[in-house]
Amino acid sequence: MTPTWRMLALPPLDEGLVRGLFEPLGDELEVVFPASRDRAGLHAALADADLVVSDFTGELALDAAAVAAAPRLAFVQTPGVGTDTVDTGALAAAGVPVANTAGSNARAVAEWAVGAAFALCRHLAWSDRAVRAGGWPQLEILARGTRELHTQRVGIVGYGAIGAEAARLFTALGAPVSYWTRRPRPDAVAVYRELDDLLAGSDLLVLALPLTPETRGLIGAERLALLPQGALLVNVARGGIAPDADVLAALESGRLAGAALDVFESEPLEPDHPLRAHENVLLSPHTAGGTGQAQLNMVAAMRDNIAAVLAGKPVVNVVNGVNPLVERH
Ligand SMILES: NC(=O)C1=CN([C@@H]2O[C@H](COP(=O)(O)OP(=O)(O)OC[C@H]3O[C@@H](n4cnc5c(N)ncnc54)[C@H](OP(=O)(O)O)[C@@H]3O)[C@@H](O)[C@H]2O)C=CC1
Ligand SMILES: O=C(O)C(=O)CO
Repeated sequence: MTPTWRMLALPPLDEGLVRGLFEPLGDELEVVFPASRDRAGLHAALADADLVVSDFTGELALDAAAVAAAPRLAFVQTPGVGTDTVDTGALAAAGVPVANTAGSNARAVAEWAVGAAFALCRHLAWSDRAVRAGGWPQLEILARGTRELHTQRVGIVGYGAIGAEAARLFTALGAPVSYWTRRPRPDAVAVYRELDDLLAGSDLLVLALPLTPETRGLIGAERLALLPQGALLVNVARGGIAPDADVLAALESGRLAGAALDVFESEPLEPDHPLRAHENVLLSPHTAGGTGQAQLNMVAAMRDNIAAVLAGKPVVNVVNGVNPLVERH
């Protein structure tokens, strides 16, 4: 009899859709879902799961306790690039490879960053709100200071798939672009600078890093204070890298003239969160990577990896250093 791989799907998506994506991969794949979206439901579902597609929301995060509750777990596939809702270290210790969908949404996120930068330069979100409210603030917009994007010194923090794509787009628009990342790239289209130096010379700062213990709070109050007065911030990475309270304080002090935020320390953003009320902020609900094309790329990457498991072939894009040939536990 063909052995069955039980694949636990944790994203809060329509079950019919998820079955339709994965079940055609083979009769030996059984797609299952947690009975309830809480820790008890997660642990119960993990007891006999061989494969997991993790949750992008963090609601059913695979923390160390969840990993301990999963004795058969052999492979974790994330439905995106960030792996911050998965304890990759605990999974590595348990010999479980974790793969992401590297690069699947880089173009989508980079385009969002450029669009948000244009919007900040011209106060588009503020002006839309003002006109809808019955105003006609022609002169006020000019008084607030408008900018052409090519005049802005762009600094990109993190030069992976998103950072590199954003650098190419900003460069094509004529903006001078610099970047910082742990290992400078010989093929970069932008100029490498040390982090504090980059901040001091950036009119428009774009965050494109993963959230890890080292990057949590990396762009906090002290580093935001290095930016030129009236700088702009675009965060498409993760909220914890630039803590919400520090971003708010920098907006209040005028160090930041505006911020475009797709990600927050806690998601969904609380209904009464002060960021929602700040007039110089452009907000979106963690959808920078959410284009149809990016979703197609992501689904293809996930399906290819699950198909590889079924075929006894190595998976790709393993992020935690474990052997990519998935073995039954
Ligand atoms: N808002 C959204 O919808 C989306 C957000 N994201 C977020 O953006 C992040 C980046 O995505 P992507 O560019 O595709 O990822 P990549 O893995 O391609 O790039 C990550 C970059 O961050 C750098 N980096 C990694 N760890 C550290 C560290 N500890 N300190 C400094 N630099 C570090 C890497 O540099 P080096 O190689 O030098 O270490 C690399 O340049 C994701 O992890 C995710 O959190 C991603 C997709 C969609
Ligand atoms: O791919 C990611 O990490 C995302 O944040 C997309 O939701």
